[in-house]
Amino acid sequence: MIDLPTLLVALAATDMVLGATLWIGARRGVRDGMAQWFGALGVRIVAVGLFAGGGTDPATAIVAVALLALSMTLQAAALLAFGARSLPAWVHSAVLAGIGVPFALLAGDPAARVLFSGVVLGTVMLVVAGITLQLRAPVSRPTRFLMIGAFVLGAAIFYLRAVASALATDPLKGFVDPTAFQSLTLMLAYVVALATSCGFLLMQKERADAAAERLASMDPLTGAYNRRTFHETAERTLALARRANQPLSIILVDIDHFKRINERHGNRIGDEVLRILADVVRDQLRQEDLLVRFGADEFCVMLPQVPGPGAVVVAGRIRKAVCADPLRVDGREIPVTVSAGVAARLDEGPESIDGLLGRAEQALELAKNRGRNRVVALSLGRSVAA
Ligand SMILES: Nc1nc2c(ncn2[C@@H]2O[C@H](COP(=O)(O)OP(=O)(O)OP(=O)(O)O)[C@@H](O)[C@H]2O)c(=O)[nH]1
Repeated sequence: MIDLPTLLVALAATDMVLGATLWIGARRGVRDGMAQWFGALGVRIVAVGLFAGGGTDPATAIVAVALLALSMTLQAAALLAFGARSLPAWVHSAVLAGIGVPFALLAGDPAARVLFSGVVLGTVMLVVAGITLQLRAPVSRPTRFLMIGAFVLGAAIFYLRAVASALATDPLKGFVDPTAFQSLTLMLAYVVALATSCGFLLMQKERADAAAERLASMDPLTGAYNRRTFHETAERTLALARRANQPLSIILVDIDHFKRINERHGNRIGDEVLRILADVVRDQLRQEDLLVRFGADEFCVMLPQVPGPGAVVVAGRIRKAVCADPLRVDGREIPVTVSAGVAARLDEGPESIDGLLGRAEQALELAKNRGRNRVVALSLGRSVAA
């Protein structure tokens, strides 16, 4: 049989390892609830140490149970912080007082004490499970289920142990001389502690992976997708359009005389012009359209299910939105115009994305040669909806 003190020591050691892992993993800064989870592990190590060292002494047990409750509210705060929300500080004090005071009043009645603390700690765990369920943050389903499952199991263990201890003739005997049931629930409690912390680490890893993926697929200056992402998705989108006999268009948008803007105002202002321009273009697009920074001052817009004439209308809207007012950067007014080249998928024969792009580039070149600040469309083909 595994006795409580042995398991508590193992739990404290595991929490220390998990805390160290979290600390090492947070090299780029303690954020997204890491500090609160770290605090929860620290508080639980103290609580567990008190339980293991203090045995069944009521005064030690009061402090240990209160700290255990605090570690759970800190876990709740960590999960909320991960979802960019916060737990009011008074909740920690309220839970501490709500468990500590009645527990002290029941000091002389071990059975009532064990029953009370088990029910309260189990309920706090259920609330933490509810918070995990409601978490408004991108967490994969397996990770979310791992966390919720672990918290619910933890709550069930507290309830079961509370009832079993209350029904036992000597509720504190299990501390040193556990039955098979008690050993099993203790082992499961250990698994719960491990699973919740591993789940939290997984949540952090998933968020870091998503950020890395975003960085690899986007242009950091404008937030538009980069060329790599375009090539990854464009062939697939074109193939889908071909198979479904759907239109697909491309617009290349290039700032006119951007070099002069850089020369006159400096590269920092030039960067800001690029950033604002990307926003102006984005405002003219639908959710399903893809905005890509193609080169220095060149953007590519891919419009699925939009025929050539529709793309010409969108390009015209972009051109007018850009030149409608000068861009305001650092108190300066910078007049900006763009030229655009439009090409649409041809209905007849297979065409690669490079072919489509080539025609958009020719159209853009024509727009530049004809005096800039204009839209040119080349061989829009027999578009389905045109
Ligand atoms: N500020 C800034 N400038 C950049 C960046 N990348 C490239 N450039 C500059 O952007 C300018 C692009 O100019 P060009 O492509 O030669 O053409 P243009 O001056 O816009 O002239 P037209 O396209 O013919 O109207 C070059 O001077 C590049 O050095 C960037 O990230 N930020």
